[in-house]
Amino acid sequence: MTIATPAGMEIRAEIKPGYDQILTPEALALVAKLSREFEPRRQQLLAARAERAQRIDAGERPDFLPSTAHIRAGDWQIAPIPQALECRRVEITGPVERKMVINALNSGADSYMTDFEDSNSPNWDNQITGQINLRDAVRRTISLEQGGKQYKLNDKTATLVVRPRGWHLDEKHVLVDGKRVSGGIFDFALFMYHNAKEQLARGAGPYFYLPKMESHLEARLWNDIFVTTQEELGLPQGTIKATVLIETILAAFEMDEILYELREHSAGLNAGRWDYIFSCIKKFKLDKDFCLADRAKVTMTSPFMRAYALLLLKTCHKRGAPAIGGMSALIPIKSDPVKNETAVAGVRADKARDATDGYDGGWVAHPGLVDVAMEEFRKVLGDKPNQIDKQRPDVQVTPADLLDFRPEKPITEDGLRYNINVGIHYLGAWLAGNGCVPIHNLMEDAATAEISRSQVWQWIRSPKGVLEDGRKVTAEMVRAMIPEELAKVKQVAPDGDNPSYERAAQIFAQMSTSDSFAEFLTLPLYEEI
Ligand SMILES: CC(=O)SCCNC(=O)CCNC(=O)[C@H](O)C(C)(C)COP(=O)(O)OP(=O)(O)OC[C@H]1O[C@@H](n2cnc3c(N)ncnc32)[C@H](O)[C@@H]1OP(=O)(O)O
Ligand SMILES: O=CC(=O)O
Ligand SMILES: [Mg+2]
Repeated sequence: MTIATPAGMEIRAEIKPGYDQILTPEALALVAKLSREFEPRRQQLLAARAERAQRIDAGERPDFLPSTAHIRAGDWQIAPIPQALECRRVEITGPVERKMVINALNSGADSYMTDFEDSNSPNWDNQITGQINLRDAVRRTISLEQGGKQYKLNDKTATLVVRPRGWHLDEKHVLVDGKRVSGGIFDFALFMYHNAKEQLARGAGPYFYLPKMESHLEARLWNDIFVTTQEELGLPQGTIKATVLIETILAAFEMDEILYELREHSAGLNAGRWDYIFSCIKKFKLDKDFCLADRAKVTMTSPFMRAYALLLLKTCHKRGAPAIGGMSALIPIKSDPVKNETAVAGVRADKARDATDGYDGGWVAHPGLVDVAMEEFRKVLGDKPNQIDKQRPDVQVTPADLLDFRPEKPITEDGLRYNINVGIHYLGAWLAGNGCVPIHNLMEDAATAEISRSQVWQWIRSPKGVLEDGRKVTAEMVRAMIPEELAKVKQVAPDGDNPSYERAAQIFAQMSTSDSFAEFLTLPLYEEI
């Protein structure tokens, strides 16, 4: 099938039946307009990221910005939150797959973040069928028959929030004036064109989660895109609302500024813990003093994570903004009631800590965890939709607190093998089209897998990358473990005979042992799908 594209736009992918209803001339015209207007700024901001990374590699340490001290000191609040976003005690998340979209909307959660990012493998079909699924979900016509079950929406469903791809990702199948468009702009523009008015007519609105930003200037870019899109679609300014994930160490130093940039469009901040840990490893990978312990030992109560979580909460509530907690990677374990109880207790403790600290809600990975999380927030909030009125003047967080990277020990052979195993398993699933996978009874997505592969790279290079039995982690040690872990992965993965796992092992070996550090694992992987 062929479709008409705006002048200067080229689509290098198959247009399957139904795709033409998403890739309409008007929707593509919005993609082209936003690309032409904003792509140069995206490229400048990505270049600025690379320059900053070089300075950090050379020893510079982040601090609160002197140039924006007036914003931090100023007395301002974000615009009022729409009613549909007032109560977000439990937010379920998941990829834009049809069955999961229906299950998540029906899960009993207050809101549902549907994901083109960490939990999605961004192949062409996933991106476009995802848009089809969301169009049908917004209009409540979505249904499915699968495995002898009928899926359709309940009368009451969660509020829909969409996470487009981050600034680093392109949509390689769509070119404007010969250049790839931004994945984030592509996802955002198609969703807005097809759904914003319909959502408003149904009492909600176009709501987004914005991932992986590193500075308030990146938030300003999103804000300017919102303003232009609202003009183009004839929507009142301030209609779009966006929650920013604070999931990079550099953004943690600019939380006030990010809220300020988006103040007419803000729906608060979220503590995206997994990418945050990854970002810390990535930014300080060359620092001889930086070296985190086994992945399992780095938790929300680790000193640097605790400082970040409390600063986020305090900053949001001071500005009248919701503070939303992140996700425990624990998921229900159907095969083992005892282990299941431990996993559920872990989620319960995670939500209890967030609710008690003052968070207004938190994420869950699975419908089976909605009630548990809801109960913990209800215990603290009662019937209140949120606790934005809870101020935390007692919280004082310094740059040194945010950079207090402990624990450093233990680093174990089990922890090293775990990282290699998860890395290969996740990469293999991603190449095969699945961006979120249960591995060793935990939710694994692009953010958790980034921690695994970057720890291996860093342990090889850091003088502190020493196993507790005294052996230094080396490239040779990792290379020897890779085939052993690949064999284990192939045994347990449901599609273990898929050649994508062999390829994943090759990519993992290359990425973890090469001198250069890949900025995101999804960048080289994307060229393979
Ligand atoms: C770092 C971050 O960015 S966190 C945000 C990104 N991560 C996520 O969103 C996690 C999303 N979660 C998931 O993808 C899944 O829960 C997994 C992969 C972790 C586990 O999946 P599975 O092992 O297949 O779960 P399980 O078999 O228990 O599923 C049971 C049912 O729940 C459904 N389900 C599970 N998770 C979800 C979800 N997040 N949303 C909607 N439905 C879900 C399944 O589709 C299945 O439905 P069915 O009974 O109708 O067939
Ligand atoms: O996107 C969430 C995260 O933890 O990363
Ligand atoms: Mg993330």
